[in-house]
Amino acid sequence: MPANSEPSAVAEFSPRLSPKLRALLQDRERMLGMLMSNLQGVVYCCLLDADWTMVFVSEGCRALTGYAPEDLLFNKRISYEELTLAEDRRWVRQLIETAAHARKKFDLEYRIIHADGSIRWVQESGFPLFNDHGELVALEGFIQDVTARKHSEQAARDAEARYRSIFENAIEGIYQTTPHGQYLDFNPALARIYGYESTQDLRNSISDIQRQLYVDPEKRAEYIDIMQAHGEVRNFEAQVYRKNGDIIWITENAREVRDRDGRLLFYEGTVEDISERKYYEQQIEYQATHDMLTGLPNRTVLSDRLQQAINFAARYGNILAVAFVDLDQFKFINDSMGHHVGDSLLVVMAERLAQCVRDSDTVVRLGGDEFVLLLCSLQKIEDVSHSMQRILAAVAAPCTIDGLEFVVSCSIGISVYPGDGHEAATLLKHADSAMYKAKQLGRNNFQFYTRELNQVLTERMAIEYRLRHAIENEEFLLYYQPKIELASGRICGAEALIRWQPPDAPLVSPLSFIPIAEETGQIEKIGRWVLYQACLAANRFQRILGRPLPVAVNVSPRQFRQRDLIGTIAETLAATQIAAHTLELEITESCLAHDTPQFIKTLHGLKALGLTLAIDDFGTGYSSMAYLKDFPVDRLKIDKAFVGNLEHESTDAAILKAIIALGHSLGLKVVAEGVESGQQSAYLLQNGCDEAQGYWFGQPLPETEFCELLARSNADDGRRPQNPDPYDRADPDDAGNAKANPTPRARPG
Ligand SMILES: Nc1nc2c(ncn2[C@@H]2O[C@H](COP(=O)(O)O[C@H]3[C@@H](O)[C@H](n4cnc5c(=O)[nH]c(N)nc54)O[C@@H]3COP(=O)(O)O)[C@@H](O)[C@H]2O)c(=O)[nH]1
Repeated sequence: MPANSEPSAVAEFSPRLSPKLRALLQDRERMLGMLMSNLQGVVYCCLLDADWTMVFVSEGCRALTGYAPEDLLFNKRISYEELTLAEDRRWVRQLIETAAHARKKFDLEYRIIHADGSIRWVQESGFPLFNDHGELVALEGFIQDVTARKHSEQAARDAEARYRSIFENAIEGIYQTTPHGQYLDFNPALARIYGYESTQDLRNSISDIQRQLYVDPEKRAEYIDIMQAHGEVRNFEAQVYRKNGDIIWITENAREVRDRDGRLLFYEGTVEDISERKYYEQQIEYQATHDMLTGLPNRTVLSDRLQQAINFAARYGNILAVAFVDLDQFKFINDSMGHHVGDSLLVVMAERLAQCVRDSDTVVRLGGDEFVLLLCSLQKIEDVSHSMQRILAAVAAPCTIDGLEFVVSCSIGISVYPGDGHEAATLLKHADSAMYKAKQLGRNNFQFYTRELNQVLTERMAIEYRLRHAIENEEFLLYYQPKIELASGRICGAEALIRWQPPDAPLVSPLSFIPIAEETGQIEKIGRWVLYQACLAANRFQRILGRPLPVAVNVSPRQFRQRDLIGTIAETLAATQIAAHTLELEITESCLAHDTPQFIKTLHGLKALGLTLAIDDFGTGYSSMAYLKDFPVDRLKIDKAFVGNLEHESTDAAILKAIIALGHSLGLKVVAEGVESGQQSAYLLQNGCDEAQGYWFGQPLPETEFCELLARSNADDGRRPQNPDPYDRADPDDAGNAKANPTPRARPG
């Protein structure tokens, strides 16, 4: 029963009621009282006065306010006005009174102060009560505690505010779209990423993401496919247009959002601008796949591109040409003019090569002065030749660097798919072989790969491999060929000539391995060995003859460029204890043509040591007369090509005469090489040639045999033993002269 229960109406009117009805009503009254006292809230009746004076309060008051119903009845302990939170009182009153006077129900939520001091949210619904005269007399209603609901609502609002703040202030773009590509919602960051002034600007501008946003509209279809398959997209990278038309890279992470029944509502996701990362990735990728100097694709991409080209040619039945291009004499320019000139030259050549081919072709810089061209979609082999002629001409056109004009040529080797191979590595190897042949054939030309060439190169590679251990295995020998003083017929020197005796194989001529040793750099080691052995031999020759016998050693161009050449020679002379003038160095004309400051310095350094310097093979090289004047050389060795044809070619005879005269006029001794007949010998003697060398006087011999020759000649007063003359014919240059005496008896030296 309510604590404020008054005498019940049933009791009041019971005398007038039948006992049955009275009992029924009393039962109802009891039930109502029990219901009210168990209600989660307060049923009340109050006056419309300043205190909201309660005239009836149900038992629920205790739980709601912490006060007993009788505490509130007639404001005995506290009024309801006082219970109401001060901040809410005014508007609560205003709202209730307005409703009451308007004879309307009211429904409102506000706060009260619980007896324990805590603030509780209540919800009150009520209506006004009027007397028989229609005068407003009281209010009746129900008040319940909604604090928990209010708190969860507040929590939800707080959470919403927090999420909204994150949404609004996120750096990443956040969006919701329909599956058909319309925006439902998005944050300011998204507008910012896409370059719009505001979210409204973006909303007004983009109505179809697929068409207006993605650079490649297929990307949206791809996005939808992934979404449909997995319910989400992860790290989806695409290029999109910004408002101003710029293209940026974005990455998206998104998912489907469905309702409880599984119906798709929208997609929601995030967008990040990854343009900067992409830029750096592209930079790294570019650097890994391109040559930084020329901007051409580099070796890393070659095999991929070549494989693609092979696949393409195979599918369409085309010809594919792989061209290996190597600039001629680049190293010389690079070394002599400096690397900046070399670099500029490479850039120019790279541009020229790229201009000579079609867009579908590829030009790769392998490194150094080597390039590879992949010429695709060719119909016939003549097309390759035409392209190569174009390239030769383009490369050979003069180019100006730092105000200096350079003309370089190139050597090109070509292999063709499918004839020369089906695999990338084979085609490259064969093109490289062909390029090597082009170099050997005098540069500035192109050569197609052939099977025979392959054979030659296989042998070359075998030599190269075996050469590496030839010194350690003591497989080299030195032969010595006598030099004769023509006037006296005496042996006046020897030329040391290397031979290679591999185990279980015939003797190998230096012509077969010296060029390889030169190219691979092994010549430096071999050259040191020759020098040392020749000096040791010179020592032995001196002991046999009782006087020094000059020994000539060939120095190849690469050896000559060795930085420590002078030091090596000085050490060798000291170690073998021979006088410097006993050693003669034979330098080829082509070597002299490299008249760099370093080269001239080396020549003077060698001369300062006291060595004799000879120009070998004179007449076959660049034949610049300038170096004869300026370089500190002592001898000219006329190439055997001029001597061998003496009897048949009157021009050769004339050239011989001229060279002898030229050498003498410059104060040089003149030596003729390759003298094979008495006639030649006689002609040379008649024309004042100082010395001669050749089979007529003696073949190159192993050291022991040469020592025997020396011993015999010593016994024979210094003259070499006589040879029969198999070519004893008239001098072609001087028909009036009878047979020349091939071996004039000379006085001992
Ligand atoms: N860098 C080095 N080069 C060397 C060395 N040893 C030799 N060589 C060079 O190899 C080339 C071939 O030499 P080789 O087969 O020894 O031929 C020499 C003579 O045998 C040959 N010769 C001598 N007389 C005659 C002759 O009457 N007729 C004829 N047809 N050939 C003859 O000439 C070669 C000597 O030439 P050159 O050196 O120009 O005087 C050759 O280029 C050698 O230089 C080495 O140790 N290092």
